[in-house]
Amino acid sequence: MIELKGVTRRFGDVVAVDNIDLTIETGEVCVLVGSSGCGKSTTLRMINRLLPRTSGEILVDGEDINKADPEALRLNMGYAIQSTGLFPHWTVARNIGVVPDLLKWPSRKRDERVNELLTLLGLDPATDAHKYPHQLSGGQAQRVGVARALAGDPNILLMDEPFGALDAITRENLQQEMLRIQRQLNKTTVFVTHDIDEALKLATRIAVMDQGRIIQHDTPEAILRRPASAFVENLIGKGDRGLKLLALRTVGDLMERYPQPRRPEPYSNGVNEADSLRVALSVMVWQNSAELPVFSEAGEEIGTVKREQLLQGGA
Ligand SMILES: Nc1ncnc2c1ncn2[C@@H]1O[C@H](COP(=O)(O)OP(=O)(O)OP(=O)(O)O)[C@@H](O)[C@H]1O
Repeated sequence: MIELKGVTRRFGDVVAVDNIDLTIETGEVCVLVGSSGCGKSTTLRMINRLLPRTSGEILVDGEDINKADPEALRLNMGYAIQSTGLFPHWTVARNIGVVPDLLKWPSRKRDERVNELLTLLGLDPATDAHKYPHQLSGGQAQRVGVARALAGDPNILLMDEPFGALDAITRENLQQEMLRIQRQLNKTTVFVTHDIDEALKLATRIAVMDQGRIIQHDTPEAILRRPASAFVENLIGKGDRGLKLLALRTVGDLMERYPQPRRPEPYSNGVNEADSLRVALSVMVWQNSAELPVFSEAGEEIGTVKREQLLQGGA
């Protein structure tokens, strides 16, 4: 658990972070969101002591971080940033292995870990491990940055716009991977973004910041349903609030299931159980259909989802 109590950070006359209180429970993904300059990165960098706070308290599992050895503290906190910060003259494997090396893991354990992470992040241990950063695409470099943050198996992940510089499709893929990794590894994560859709997708709870303050800290659903101020309402975009709510739920939540799975008709177009209700609505509009077959991950037809249900109960 991470607790910030009355934390302030000033740079000269600028109050970058203004007396914030924030509790992030173990295993939670807390996303800090807000416009440029509102204090998100400063907040994150105070948690791993890259920046000292001006006043207040930051506790990790009840211990004040100022009492911990800063190196030991950072080894337990994976840190991924937008520019990746990879060492240009080191191979991908060596870049990922940097924290295991600092932790003095035996080389075999380190190498196994590097291979495991490359696979987890959709990279190929056989071909990618020996490349240098300049031989990677932007998306691959970001993946390596995330792999490096995970390498020492830290309890805490701090991620500062780690997908910021990517095209929409790569970004979407990495978000999906992040959700999958989070389900598998259950790290306590603080994630910074200025993209509200990314925040809604990844967060268990979102902290909306404005001018150094936290103006709302709540679940994605509560932020959409009950924005605390006009600022939050603007941030979420009032007009497509309904679609954003649909994006939070899956087809599996609303579908009608058959008693037995069926073999799908050839060429039948439907949605997957894990797709969002927003995707289902989009497919219905596109195909002008009132009902869609739903498929399991294994490709069996397991039920249907109806437009009427979606309009009445989806959001
Ligand atoms: N090293 C510094 N020296 C002086 N002012 C700083 C420094 N770092 C940040 N600031 C100021 O503190 C405020 C908060 O900056 P911060 O980087 O935390 O914002 P942010 O929300 O992460 O913004 P962005 O999304 O643009 O990265 C800004 O006004 C910024 O100019």
